[in-house]
Formats: sequence, structure tokens, C-alpha cells
Amino acid sequence: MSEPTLLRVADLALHYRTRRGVVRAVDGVGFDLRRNEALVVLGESGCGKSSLARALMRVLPRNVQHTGGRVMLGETEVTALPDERFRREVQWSRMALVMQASMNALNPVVRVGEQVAEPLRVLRGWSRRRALERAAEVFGLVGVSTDFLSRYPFELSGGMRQRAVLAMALVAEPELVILDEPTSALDVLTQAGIMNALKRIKREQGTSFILITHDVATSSELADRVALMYAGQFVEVADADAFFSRPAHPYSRMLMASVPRLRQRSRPEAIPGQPPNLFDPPSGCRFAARCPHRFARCAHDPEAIRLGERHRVRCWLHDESTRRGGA
Ligand SMILES: Nc1ncnc2c1ncn2[C@@H]1O[C@H](COP(=O)(O)OP(=O)(O)OP(=O)(O)O)[C@@H](O)[C@H]1O
Repeated sequence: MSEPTLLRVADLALHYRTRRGVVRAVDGVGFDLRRNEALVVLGESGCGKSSLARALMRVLPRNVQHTGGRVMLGETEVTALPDERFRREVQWSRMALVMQASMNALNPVVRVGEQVAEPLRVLRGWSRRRALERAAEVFGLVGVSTDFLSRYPFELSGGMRQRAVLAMALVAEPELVILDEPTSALDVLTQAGIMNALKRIKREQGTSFILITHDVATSSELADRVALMYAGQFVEVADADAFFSRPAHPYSRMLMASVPRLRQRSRPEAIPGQPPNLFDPPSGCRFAARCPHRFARCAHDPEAIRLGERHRVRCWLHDESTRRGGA
């Protein structure tokens, strides 16, 4: 039996105000996530992945011009909560974020265990001792010896610091953890160790994850679902098996062909051209300028077309009338 839905996101938007105009970094993103499910969000640099995480967690810079959409976490309409209630009832306790490069943001003069325990002291009012006991438990979960609880960040390797940051995100037992490029600054063995820890946590704790990355190979092991983001939008969302074996969007197919593989004789293919400018994205399909299959209909914004029960693709090629030859 499938798990119940944990997160429903509809029409999520985050636009920034800049001197050059408005940047539409997240522009109408929608998806569902079940409990105990991991969604990997893939996409080229600058397509809006970190902004998506910020919008979900309300970690917003000052120059926000517009936020929009609806986010439901279980039965809670998160987007309807005032900031203060969101911070008290959702941030860290139900939804936690490990931001890009956050392992470098640990406080250098506070022992690691104290930092990991802090959300429990602030959010739940736990005593120092009780919070440290829970921190020790979570250290075990993420594969860090409890000896490190009393160390300072500079005494830990990069991999250990990243695990400590992960422990901090997990300490209050959130239902959902969002990880933004959690392993990109680390060597491959350390990356693999952290991905294994995530898999174990998912299995043992039933946590849901949104893992943001541009690293297709590393992320594929954890993924139950995959979303491919392009120019502020999700162009395809599917079960991982379907995405990796039968990608439907031309951009997904080109992305998969660009991933280097062991034993592959031919060179991986680069995707020609550049993503569109997010100041003034084109009015039709945003990938059309780079797409070898573009046709007249691509001048209109494609809808999210349903290919299977949980497979959506934003491409006119998959529309019934195109397939019948009526485009
Ligand atoms: N505070 C901001 N003000 C203005 N523009 C911003 C701001 N933050 C991000 N952007 C722009 O929004 C777009 C999306 O950025 P974002 O960091 O979300 O992309 P990303 O896919 O996470 O990229 P990367 O993989 O390089 O981190 C980019 O064009 C970026 O320059």
C-alpha cells in the first residue's frame, strides 16, 4: 500500500527585485510528495533550485518582489500561517532545511553538540542535558561518533561537519528534510557515505526528503521521485525508475545523455545553447530555443501533461492531439 501524501505544492512562485528588473526564480512549481519518499530535484545551475528550497522554508532574502502559491504539509496549510507561527510550529520541527554550504556556517566558537541540540532547547524548551542526549542519539544516526559532541567545528573534517549539520536538521524529528547540494563540496567517498546515511535514515525513521542537486549519478540512489527543473519551472516529474529509464521531456533526455557513464565509448553529449534569462522568460515553452523537436505549438506555454498516474511532463510532444498528428 502506498504511503499517504505529506506535501502538496501548487503554483509556487518566488520572484526577486533587482536593479535590472524582476527575476522569476521559481515560477509556478507544483508537485506532491508522500511520506517516506525522496524527491530529487535536478537542474542546471541558476534554474531556481535553491530558490525553491527558500520558498518552501520561508528563508527569504530582503529583495523578494513576490511569493505565491499554496503549500500543504499534511493537513496544515503552511502558506496561510503567519511568519511567527510558521517559525514556531513548522520550521525545524516539521520541515528542516540543510542549506547549501551550511557546513561552513556552524558557529566556530560553540561546541558541535551544543549547536545540534539548540533547536530542541529553543523550540521545545528542553533542558541542556536532555537536548544533548537527543543530539548524541542523532549523531549515531548520521554516523558520527559521540566523542565529537564536545568538539569545535574546526576539529571536524568537511564530511563530519556536513553530518553534524544533517544531525541538526534531524534532531527535532521533522517529517520533511530539504537538502540543498548536501555533498557537492565533498570528495566522492565522503559523498557516498553521506548518501548511505540518508538512505538509512529514510528507512529507519520514515523521513521524507527533497534533495536538490545537479549531480544525477549520486542522487539516483536515494531517489524515489525525480523532478527536473528548467528556468524556474518543473518540466518533468516522475518516479525515479521511469525518469531514468524513459525520460519523456526532450530536456530530460538530453540531460540523461549528458551524464558520463563508465564503459561508455562515445563522449557524453553537451546540451547546446543557454537557459533563458529569468528576467524575461519566453512566453511559450522555455526550452524551445534549445529543443531539437520544437514545432509551432511550442510558442504556447505547455501544460503539465499526464503520462502515467504520477508522471507529468510539460511538453506539447506528449499532448494527445500532437500524437494524433493534429498539432
Ligand atoms: N537574492 C537574489 N536576488 C536576485 N536574484 C537572485 C537572488 N537569489 C538568486 N537569484 C537568481 O535567481 C536565479 C535562480 O537562482 P538559484 O540560486 O535559486 O538557482 P540554483 O538552481 O539553485 O543555482 P545553483 O545550482 O548555481 O545554486 C538565478 O538567476 C540567480 O541569479
